[in-house]
Amino acid sequence: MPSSQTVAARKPLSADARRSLFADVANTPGVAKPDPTLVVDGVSRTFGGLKAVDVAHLEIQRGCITGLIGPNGAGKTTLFNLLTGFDRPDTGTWSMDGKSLGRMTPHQVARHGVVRTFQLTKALSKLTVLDNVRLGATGQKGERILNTLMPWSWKAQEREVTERANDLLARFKLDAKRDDLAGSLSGGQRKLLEMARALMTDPAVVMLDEPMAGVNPALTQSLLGHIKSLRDDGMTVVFVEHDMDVIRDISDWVVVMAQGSVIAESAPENLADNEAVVDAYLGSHHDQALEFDENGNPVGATAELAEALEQAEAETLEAGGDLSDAEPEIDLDRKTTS
Ligand SMILES: Nc1ncnc2c1ncn2[C@@H]1O[C@H](COP(=O)(O)OP(=O)(O)OP(=O)(O)O)[C@@H](O)[C@H]1O
Repeated sequence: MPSSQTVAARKPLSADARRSLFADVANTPGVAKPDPTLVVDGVSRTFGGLKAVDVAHLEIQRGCITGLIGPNGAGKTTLFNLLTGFDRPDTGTWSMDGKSLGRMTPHQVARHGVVRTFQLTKALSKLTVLDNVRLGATGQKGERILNTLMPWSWKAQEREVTERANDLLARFKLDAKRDDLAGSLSGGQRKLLEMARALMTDPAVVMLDEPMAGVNPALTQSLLGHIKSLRDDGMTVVFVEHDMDVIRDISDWVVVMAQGSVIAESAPENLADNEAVVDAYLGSHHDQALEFDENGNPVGATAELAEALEQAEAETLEAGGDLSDAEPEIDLDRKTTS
């Protein structure tokens, strides 16, 4: 069940310790970290003619929250799929604490301590909430033929799995719903359910793909608290998120992807100063200096540009278009597509 990395073996880092870890890390794509747990080298994945992922080198710092951002189609989900065994790369290697994870199934990757959640939650709606969480346990003895000959061992394992699932449901405040069908949960509760299921293997690294998407604002703060609590337990968290306020609130370090590659890395408070990041988000639609306030939010003409881009993208999507095709045409005066 639990991976080889147990909770006891993990050492939570204080906010000061995390800050000082990154104090001397340069804002360079692929930069080395003081104590990396995941290390990615030369990982690429092509769909047809499109290079969805092309990551030369990436290190993820242990015990910290790394935010992974980038425009739609940047390759974030594909990278998650590759690193967790849900997809196979064309090239590349990656490892956790020196142990190669390439060519492993998702189940094997989870046993080595790396789990992920999905952008669209994968709850099985016709199973109870408790059973959905129980399904997160890997390598149950009951799965093995030999153990059908030793039902006592299997039953003890069953009890252990149920106990852990109940503990996790309590942690995520879903215990009152344990016997309800997962299909009856709200979007936000399903996200919590997925996190609970992912934690069944007691992972060292948790990769969350847009954990806030589709979550109502009332649950957002509690979800953020839960993600921070993973770090407080000494886990390493990598999460994809589009909301910059969320990124700034909880990330210790931010990795920016565009067109499959890592184009920038930085502490969250320095993101707005990074030209590569601004370019990736606003494309070539700026012929004036971009302006941001002290919190990194766009102001004045820059805010209008960002709003116009968002609107143009929404219209492209509404019309059935693909945002990876081309940059939308923006008429800044009308703030709409032309
Ligand atoms: N199975 C697939 N077949 C073909 N193309 C794919 C497939 N999966 C992803 N792609 C393409 O690869 C590129 C990267 O997609 P990916 O979903 O990884 O981006 P993303 O950064 O996660 O985007 P988003 O923020 O919109 O979720 C996109 O152009 C996408 O259309």
